[in-house]
Amino acid sequence: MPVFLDTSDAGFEHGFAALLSAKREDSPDVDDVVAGIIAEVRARGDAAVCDLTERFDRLSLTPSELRFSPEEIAEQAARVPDAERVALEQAAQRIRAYHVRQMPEDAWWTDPEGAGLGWRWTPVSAAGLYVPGGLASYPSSVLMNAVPAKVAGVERLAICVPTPDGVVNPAVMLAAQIAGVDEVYRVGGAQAIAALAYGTESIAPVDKITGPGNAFVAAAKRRVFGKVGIDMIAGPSEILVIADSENDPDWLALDLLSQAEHDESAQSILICDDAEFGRRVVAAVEARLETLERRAIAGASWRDFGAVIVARDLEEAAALSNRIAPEHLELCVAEPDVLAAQCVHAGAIFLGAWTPEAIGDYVGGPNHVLPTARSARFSSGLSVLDFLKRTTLARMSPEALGAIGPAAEVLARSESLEAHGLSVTARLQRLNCGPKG
Ligand SMILES: NC(=O)c1ccc[n+]([C@@H]2O[C@H](COP(=O)([O-])OP(=O)(O)OC[C@H]3O[C@@H](n4cnc5c(N)ncnc54)[C@H](O)[C@@H]3O)[C@@H](O)[C@H]2O)c1
Ligand SMILES: N[C@H](CO)Cc1c[nH]c[nH+]1
Ligand SMILES: [Zn+2]
Repeated sequence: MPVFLDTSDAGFEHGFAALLSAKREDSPDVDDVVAGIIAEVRARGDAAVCDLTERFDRLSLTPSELRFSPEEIAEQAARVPDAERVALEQAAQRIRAYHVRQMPEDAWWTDPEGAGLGWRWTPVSAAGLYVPGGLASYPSSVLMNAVPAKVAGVERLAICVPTPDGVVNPAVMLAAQIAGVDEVYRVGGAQAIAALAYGTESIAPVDKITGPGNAFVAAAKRRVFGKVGIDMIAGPSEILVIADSENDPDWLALDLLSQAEHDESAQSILICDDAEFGRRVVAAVEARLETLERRAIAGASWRDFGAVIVARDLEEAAALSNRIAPEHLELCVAEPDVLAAQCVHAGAIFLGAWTPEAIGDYVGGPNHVLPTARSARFSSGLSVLDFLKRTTLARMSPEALGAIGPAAEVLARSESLEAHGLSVTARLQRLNCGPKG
């Protein structure tokens, strides 16, 4: 049974604090294992990647087999049934149309002192895109990673995707083809992240690693940050549904289970304003769990991390949601826009009972790679910006240097950085002595 909390109970704060601090990932055990894996890959390159793939994915490979050949990709992609191909193309088109709008503008202006100032956006040269493949397979995550990278103009896109027991999902290959990915490696987990960050004999290093994954992938991304850029921590999935009692409990049960079925470490929470309605949703979840194909995973997630919270009203529900900072927030209420304005810490918001979160996972347009484990307090879902860097630009005319240089000289002196000041002084002296250089 999930925890059932009521904000009017005396022990509520205690129970809510326990819910917020429940350890779903990031355990010292996982981090120790990941540190060892990264060290092995750094020391032994391809040989370590092959050994680890055999150990964790039960797949024996030689270094030359790590990368899918173009022929294998084409052969796999050709197996995808038409309906799936059409759906993937529609998804890609909608994701592209959404992300094109995120492309930021360069800027350039001349200020009153005559200084030319601005900035320019340029893409990273190579991106490593992690596509999970342990408990489920994610063609949709290929599109969510690769389409924004392409829109940003990244030159080289390399995917790492585990293929446990050597089983390949043809739709993953088709999605890679549709998105224009350059390289696909059958490597997963922390070893994939280490290979992308540090490089091996067969996997060239990248500049930025993006994409979701389980606790091992998330821990590895944390550890390689600095050597490469990362997007965020996108770990086990989460959903928070705020619902009034006008909803169909079965719809909400399915929405909660849609994220619980990703992983035993996933988390699904309902906040409602009526205890009796909350109990009806719990009953609906139990009924659906009996027939769901992935009931073992979804049931464990619901039992260990699921929660129902009864709030006094929707305003209180929004305040609790802000403290949770969920990856996905569904607002199944009469006026979702009004409530959304109060919900300021969430990766993605789904407005109204007709917007199941699953639409966002596949075809809505916004990205489904989103911050988890309360990191929506300070980070955002994957976007075109994750694949871009901003370089600032400045150009002084002699007049502009004359106007602002003296202040730089003063500040350099106050920091005792003599050469800094002299680099300005030398130019100002030339300026004061006649012909400009
Ligand atoms: N937040 C998001 O945006 C988002 C999007 C999609 C999926 N997800 C989440 O991504 C996760 C995908 O997880 P998954 O397991 O299906 O695939 P995965 O590819 O992330 O993990 C599989 C890999 O984990 C490694 N691994 C497994 N057990 C290990 C162990 N004991 N020691 C060392 N390494 C081990 C293996 O190398 C394996 O290849 C789920 O939690 C899902 O909820 C999140
Ligand atoms: N809900 C996941 C993000 O947490 C994304 C996904 C892909 N496929 C299905 N769901
Ligand atoms: Zn999902």
